[in-house]
Amino acid sequence: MTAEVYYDDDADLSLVAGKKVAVIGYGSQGHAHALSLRDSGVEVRIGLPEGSKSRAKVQEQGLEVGTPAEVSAWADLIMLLAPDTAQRKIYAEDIAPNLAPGKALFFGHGLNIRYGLIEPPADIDVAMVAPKGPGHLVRRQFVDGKGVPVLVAVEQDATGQALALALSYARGIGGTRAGAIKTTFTEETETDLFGEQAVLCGGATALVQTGFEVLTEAGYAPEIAYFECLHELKLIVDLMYEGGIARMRYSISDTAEYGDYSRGPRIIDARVKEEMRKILGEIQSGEFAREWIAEDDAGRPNFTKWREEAAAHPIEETGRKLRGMMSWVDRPITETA
Ligand SMILES: NC(=O)C1=CN([C@@H]2O[C@H](COP(=O)(O)OP(=O)(O)OC[C@H]3O[C@@H](n4cnc5c(N)ncnc54)[C@H](OP(=O)(O)O)[C@@H]3O)[C@@H](O)[C@H]2O)C=CC1
Ligand SMILES: CC[C@](O)(C(C)=O)C(=O)O
Ligand SMILES: [Mg+2]
Ligand SMILES: [Mg+2]
Repeated sequence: MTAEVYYDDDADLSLVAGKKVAVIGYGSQGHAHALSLRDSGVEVRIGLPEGSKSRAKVQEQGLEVGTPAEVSAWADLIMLLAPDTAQRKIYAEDIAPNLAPGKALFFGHGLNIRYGLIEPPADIDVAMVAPKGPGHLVRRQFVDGKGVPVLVAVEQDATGQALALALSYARGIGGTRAGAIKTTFTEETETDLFGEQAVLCGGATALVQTGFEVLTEAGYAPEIAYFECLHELKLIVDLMYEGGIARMRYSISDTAEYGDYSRGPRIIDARVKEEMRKILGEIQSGEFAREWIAEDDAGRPNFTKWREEAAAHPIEETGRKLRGMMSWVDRPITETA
């Protein structure tokens, strides 16, 4: 089924411009939403704990900051852009006591609503505006007069205006310039988790590291293995990004294309597909969310161990050395905030 897509002409900016908007969090997404909404004529305040390292930046950029509870009490629309694992506590302690009928609670990702970690009262609007790109790109595109596509979803429509308000907010951050795709909290959450686990983050890093290990364990130089298994991945993904898999295959040699067709399916085979289905099942049943929340509640022992182990993988040391030879590669993340 094709999704409904909305553009600037479908979105009335005056709806969000008529609201007081609190953005909780000033990280990747928070800074982009807040600055672009302000530039679109919306009254915005940022919610951050007293000790937050981002408070000074917010003030430098001319925005008002308060505690999450203070700005939630002030606002008509609260956009929760703190880390997903922190949202339950912020909601319970700072937002819930400051809700009133007709207010709106917005999210940039559906995890806490999809898995019932946050259960808002029925008399408020609950919606999502989730850019399909990192916050720094969202802001840069807005400043350039363009936009990053967004997903919009409505979980509760207490006022009858929830979708119109979500589209208005999406317009305020440039999303409807590119297109706002209508979805549900369930579809966004489940596909986002599946994509990052099976393909984009989990799948891709395991593929890269395993390829590097096979080559180096067979005696090939780590520098050569790094180029073949990690560095050149960007060239291939850029081609797919620009013109799909067919464009990538058009640009590579026939030798590579033949190896792609004849060997690729031996790597990503029926067993891998079955495992992907299992991973999707764990997401759909809530098993993954329960596991992740329990891990976070326990102080993240596995997460910390895996992060340390991954940082010590030989591919990282090889990469540091090689990126030092390529001045254009090791750039800091573009700061637009
Ligand atoms: N990153 C991305 O590209 C995307 C993210 N999203 C979603 O957007 C949301 C925000 O993610 P992201 O922008 O990556 O988050 P970041 O980790 O970049 O930023 C989180 C912000 O929240 C602040 N924060 C931490 N704890 C609290 C608290 N208790 N109360 C208030 N603020 C707090 C942090 O403060 P401090 O500055 O002091 O650290 C920081 O400013 C998530 O729901 C995520 O899933 C959706 C699409 C893409
Ligand atoms: C791919 C990772 C992501 O889902 C994203 C940037 O969209 C995330 O949660 O960070
Ligand atoms: Mg994502
Ligand atoms: Mg995600």
